[in-house]
Order: sequence, then structure tokens, then C-alpha cells
Amino acid sequence: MWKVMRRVSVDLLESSSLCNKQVYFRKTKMRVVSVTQQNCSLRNYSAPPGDVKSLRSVINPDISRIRNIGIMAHIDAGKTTTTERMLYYSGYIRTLGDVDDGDTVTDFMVQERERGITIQSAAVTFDWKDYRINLIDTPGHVDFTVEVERCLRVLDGAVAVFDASAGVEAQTLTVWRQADKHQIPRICFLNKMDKSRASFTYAVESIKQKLKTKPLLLQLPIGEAKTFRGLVDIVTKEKIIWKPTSDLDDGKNFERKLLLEADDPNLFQEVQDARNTLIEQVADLDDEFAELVLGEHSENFDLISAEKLQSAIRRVTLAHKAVPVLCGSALKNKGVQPLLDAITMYLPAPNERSYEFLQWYKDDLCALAFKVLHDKCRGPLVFVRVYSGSLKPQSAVYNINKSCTERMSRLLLPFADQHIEIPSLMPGNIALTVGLKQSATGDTIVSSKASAVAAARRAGRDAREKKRSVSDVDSLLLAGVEIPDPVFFCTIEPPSMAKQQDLDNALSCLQREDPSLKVKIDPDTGQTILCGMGELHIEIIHDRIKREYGIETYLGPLQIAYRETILSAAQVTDMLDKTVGDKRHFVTAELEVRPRSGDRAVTKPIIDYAESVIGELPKELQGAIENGIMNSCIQGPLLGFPVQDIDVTVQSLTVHPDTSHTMVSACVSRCMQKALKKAGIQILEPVMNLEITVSEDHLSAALSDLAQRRGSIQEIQSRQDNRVVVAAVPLAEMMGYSTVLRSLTSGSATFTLELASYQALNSQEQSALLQRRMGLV
Ligand SMILES: Nc1nc2c(ncn2[C@@H]2O[C@H](COP(=O)(O)OP(=O)(O)OP(=O)(O)O)[C@@H](O)[C@H]2O)c(=O)[nH]1
Repeated sequence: MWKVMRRVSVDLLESSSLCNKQVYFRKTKMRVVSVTQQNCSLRNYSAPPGDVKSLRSVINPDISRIRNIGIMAHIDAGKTTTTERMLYYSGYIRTLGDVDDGDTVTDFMVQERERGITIQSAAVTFDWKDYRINLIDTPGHVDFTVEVERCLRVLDGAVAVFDASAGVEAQTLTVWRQADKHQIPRICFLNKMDKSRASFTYAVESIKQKLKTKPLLLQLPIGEAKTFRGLVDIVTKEKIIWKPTSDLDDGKNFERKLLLEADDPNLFQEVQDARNTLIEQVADLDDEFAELVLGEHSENFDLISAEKLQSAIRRVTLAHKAVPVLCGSALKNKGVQPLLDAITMYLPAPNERSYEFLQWYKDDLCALAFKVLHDKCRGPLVFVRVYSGSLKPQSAVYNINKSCTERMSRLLLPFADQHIEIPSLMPGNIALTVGLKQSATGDTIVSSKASAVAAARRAGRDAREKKRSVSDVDSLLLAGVEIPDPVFFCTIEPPSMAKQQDLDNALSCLQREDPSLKVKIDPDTGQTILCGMGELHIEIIHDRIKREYGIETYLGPLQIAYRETILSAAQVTDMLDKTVGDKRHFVTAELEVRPRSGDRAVTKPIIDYAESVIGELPKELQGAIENGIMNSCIQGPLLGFPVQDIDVTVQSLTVHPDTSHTMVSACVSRCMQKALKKAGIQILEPVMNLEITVSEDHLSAALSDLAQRRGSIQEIQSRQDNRVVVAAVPLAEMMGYSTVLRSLTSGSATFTLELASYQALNSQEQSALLQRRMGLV
């Protein structure tokens, strides 16, 4: 059945203009995979929790034994395959799933299984050698970066997976930066060591150069590419060789024994040198270890015990001074068990991370809602991480962001698409809650309003002592997720007017799950507009509406989300004089707008007031003025795109005492529109960073195509036998690029796109765009 479904989807995709290179790439592989009936019958996703081997997960473990870990990487590096092996070796699944067969545990959405890509992050809980691991498999595709970001916030550590034949790729850099932002200690796993161009040395070098970090080599591979068969653990000097049993090569059977000089003198010397280098590196970064090395063991590093070295590696990893590097091949079932050991050994427990806000809550509940799933039967399921106190089913909690009390009915432990009911959730742990109707991604949840007030008081006192100006509420909120603005939009129509309400409901559920999806109504046509992070993002939403909500919708052509800005300064006065009933509403406003320059785009107008105005301005009136200014910037005067990079000064304002705030907003808004028009509008277009990995044979074809797309090539790098072209290209020129690149390079090239900046169109391009939008060409 999978085979049939997949073939149908392949055909659909091939005829779709929204196709994405990566989708094609994986589809081609899907074709050659033979999906047997056996695969379908072996995995049963709708099975009751009996499929879950261990129920130890029901008990709350000691906090020092919890690891909240994310798996992150460039698309296709092997995150899902690695996660699947972890689940298998930990005993949570009895058969190995395969991304190419569409039957992995964490890629459980239909679209993920069909396409072989991760779309939603999946939280899985399992135990490994007395440690509880809450693991989140995150998407690698750039369209789902927000999904990665919101998960990173609740992680204590991460495994960065690399394709050992490619080293650091474009999206690796993005997720690495995200992890830096959240100060998450990491381990690197060089996967795909079995691939023909795999190179341990190359991959390590690229980590050093591109990620500007200090890799600590904890393993050396035995063999590379086809000959890859095991590892040497440099810390313990043990050789680990995987041995298939006669009927099964699932990687469970491996031998770990001390490497002796007699076994392999060359390898022995290599390991000896690598261990000495590791010891020197760690001693340079950790004073306690340096003392040990320089003192009693300075003559003979062999005497330094594995335990002492491991503790020191742990300290430098937690202090972000260096990153342990391991290697293996998830697909060939090698290297994953030592990776699991390294996760428990080198990544932090929740209580080893420092969070300033915890002191304000004392032992009271403080939790963060970090992801919402919409379950048709149970309603919204909210993933939460508890930082302090505990959560219990059938209890009321207070949402600080929404200022409301909500009742939680049940607590569930997530096991991909299966859930196990639990009686409580303790600090450091992650679970799903049922019953929270208001809470959304990024909300802070505490036990009661009184507890929030008490914590705010403590936070305020602390801020005063440290002479910081933080508002009480802001300091209590755990940082929100930054959602970048969408770059694509299109209209979406239900099959009939009768289905409009169903479509609205479906979209509001999907929006709660996915904050990067924006939905708005076109003020002129009344049509519903979908705004997304990329072609694939919109395609997936369209598909989900059909499959999960049973609504066959029609998408309009995909359009680019441009921006508008002003060319010069302008000053305008406007007046509103209206009598409604027996009240006269009278306002005069004078506004000045100026273009703002700077490296970073500022999407909201920066507002200030002339001294004569600000002196006696009540707070509510100020709110009404700013509302009016903001509203007119949401839809610019030329094409209705948001206006960015402007400064606004309210030069003067007269308001009759009876005037309502709505009338003030209306007058200011109209005045603002006039000012923007007078200042002259410039359209800005999204320009993307494009990275194409292409073989030497197809390089010139790819380059000449780029030249026709207004692309500017910034760099051409070598990556093993391939070339990597780094370029900046306007998004408008990239429609259907996957299809073109595929035919130019016989399907051998891959590419990634990421928003870089918004740049001004020249006057010719701008007038051509205006004509197109007005339907004149
Ligand atoms: N040769 C080889 N292929 C691998 C290995 N691990 C994964 N793959 C293959 O690489 C492709 C991508 O694997 P995934 O596990 O889906 O990668 P991912 O990083 O989860 O992908 P996204 O979630 O879509 O970003 C699949 O075809 C896997 O079979 C490996 O160790 N060796």
C-alpha cells in the first residue's frame, strides 16, 4: 500500500509547479526502493502502548538522569535515520524503520513518510542505560526553521548530525547559529561514514573552519567509505567493531575491546597520538584537568584515567569551550550506541543549565509551552517543559502571556504518534498536556496568578538591586520565538462558499500549530490569503487541509511578498471633523516621515513625538496614535505590502475633548497614508542566499542559468569532488528552479535557499511589477 501511495504522490508532485529540489531528489530514491508488504505489516503505528517495550517511562526519573536533546542538521544528513536507530537500540521499537521506506517512528505525518523528509519536529521519550532521553528530531529544510527554533529553546543539549562526505552545509550553519543563540552544548556526529566520498578528516576540518569551534576528536574511524567497519574510542583506547550475526545486520552485535599494539601497530600509534592531542587540547581549556596533567601525570599521559578525561571533556563541553566529535553510519547501523553513551556522558542534565528566572519562582511551577498539535479527538495538545515545581493532571494553571487561568485534564508522555498517560511531570521533563485551550507556542505557564505576582515581585526586587530596567512581566516570560516574515503568499479558495467556515476552522487550527503560517483576508477582494516560509511550506499546508480536514481547496498562483519603503522625507497635516449623534469628533494631526538607513531591516515604524506633543499626552491617546500609524504601515500605499525602515515624528496634534480614540486613529492613519505617498514609494524584493552543490561537469550550465536569473555569484568552493556555488538571487527569479536545475544537471545537483535581505527594485523592474499587478501585462 505504501508503494501505491508513494507512486501516486510522486506523479502528483511531478506535475506540480511547487516542487522542491529536495522533494524530487528523495522521490527519485523512493522509486528504486522496493517496499515490501513485509515492511507494512512489521510496523504498526496505531498500536496501543503495548508496542512500547518499557513502561519505566511512566515514572519521573531523577533530574540528573534526564537529557533533553535535539537532533539538528542540514536536510538529509540523517537525523531521522539516527533517531530511528536510537529508538531501536534503546528497545522502544522492535524493528528498524527506514526513511526511504516511509516507516520511521518520528516522521509520522503522511507527508513526511511519503516524501522522506521531516516537517514537524517529533518528541520521543526513551531510556538508555538508566538515563531518560527526551529527544526531538527537527526538520532540516529551511522552510521549517521556525519549527527548529521553538524546539531549541527547551533543549539542554543537541547532537549536530553531518554528512561526512559533505561536512558543514548551508543549513548546518543556520541551526548552529540558532544553538549558539540559545547557548546549547553540542556533540557532532559525522554520519554516512559508509558513503563513497566520506572523509573524517575533511568533515572535521570543515567544522573547524566554518563553525569556528574547537572539535575534540573522541573517536577514529576504522576504514572509510566501503571499508568502514568500526571505531576506536580514543578516550578508552577501545576498538569497537560491529559484527553481523548470521541472519541479521541490525548493529546490535558489536565487540568492544582494548586495542593492543600487536593487533595493529599503525592504528595503535595513531590512537596514541590522537589521545595525547586530545589530552593537551582539553588541558588547555580546563584548569582542573591541566593541573592533573601537569602534575602527577606529566611524564606519562597513559596514566590519565578514562574517567578523569571524560569528566574534563564534559566540563569543557558544558562551558561551550569545545565540541566532542564522534562518527558512524546510522544507515549501516554503526556508531549509534557510542553516540547514545556520549549524550548521557557529555551533554547536560536540566539542573546543570542555569536559568536566571528560576530563583524568582522558588519551587513553584514554571513551565514553557513550546509546541501545539491539534488532535481532532482531544483538541489542542500542548507540549510543555517544566523548569521548576510540578504539573499534575486535573489542575488549574495560569498562563502569564494570556493572563488567564486554564484547566489541564491529562498529562501524556509523547512517543511519536502514541501517548502514554502519566500522573505528574517533574522539573526538567517534557510532556504533552490535554485541555489547555488558550495556550500557544511560547507561553509561560505557572501555578496561579498569585504565584506569578509573587515571582514578579521577586524579579522586580532583583532588577532594582542589579540596577536593571526590566518590566516585571517581561522578566517572567520565557523568551518568545522570533517568527520571520513570510516570503510567499497565495490565495486559497474552498470548493464552495458553504465550505468557507470549515476552511477558516482548519486554518486557525493549523496556525496554532505552526506560528510561521500567516492567514489574512485581502481587503479588496475578501479572499483568504495564505502566507508561508517557502514553496514547500505552502504545498504541505495545502496537502494537510485536504487530508486532515477533508477540504479540497484551490490555491492561486504563488506570489512574492514584497515590501515597501519611502524614498525621501515628507511632512503632512490632516484634519478630521465629524459629528456623530450629539458628539463632535475633531482631530488635526501633523506627521513627518523619514527613510531610516541601517544594516538591519526595521519592520515596524520607529515613532517619536515633538516635545510640545509628548508633554501632555495621556497613555490611551498615545496608543490610539500609534495604532493609526502602525495600521497604515501594514499595507503600503503602492501595492499593499508592509512598509519598513521608516521613522515617524508626530509634530503636532489637536484633539477636541469629545473625540473618541477610534477617530484619532482614523485621522492619524489617513494622515500617515498621505505622508507615505508624498514621500515616494520604493518596492523592495526578497533576495535569497542560494547554495548549489553541483558536480564539475554541470557547473557551467548551472552558472549560466544563474546569470539569467539576476543572480550574483559570491563564491565557488570545492567540496570533495563537487563544487559549491554561493550566490544571491532575487526570490522572484527562483520559481520552479528545482525543475530547471534538475534537468540542467541530470538530477545530480542539490540546492538550498534562505532569505538574506530585501533590496530595492530598479525603476524599470518596479514599473514592470506594477503593470503585472494591475493586470496590464
Ligand atoms: N549512505 C548512508 N545514507 C544514509 C545514512 N543515514 C541516512 N542516510 C540516507 O540519507 C537520506 C536522508 O536521511 P534522513 O534520516 O531522512 O535525513 P534527515 O536529516 O532526517 O532529513 P530531513 O529530516 O528531511 O532533513 C535517506 O535516504 C537515508 O537513507 C548513512 O549513514 N549512510
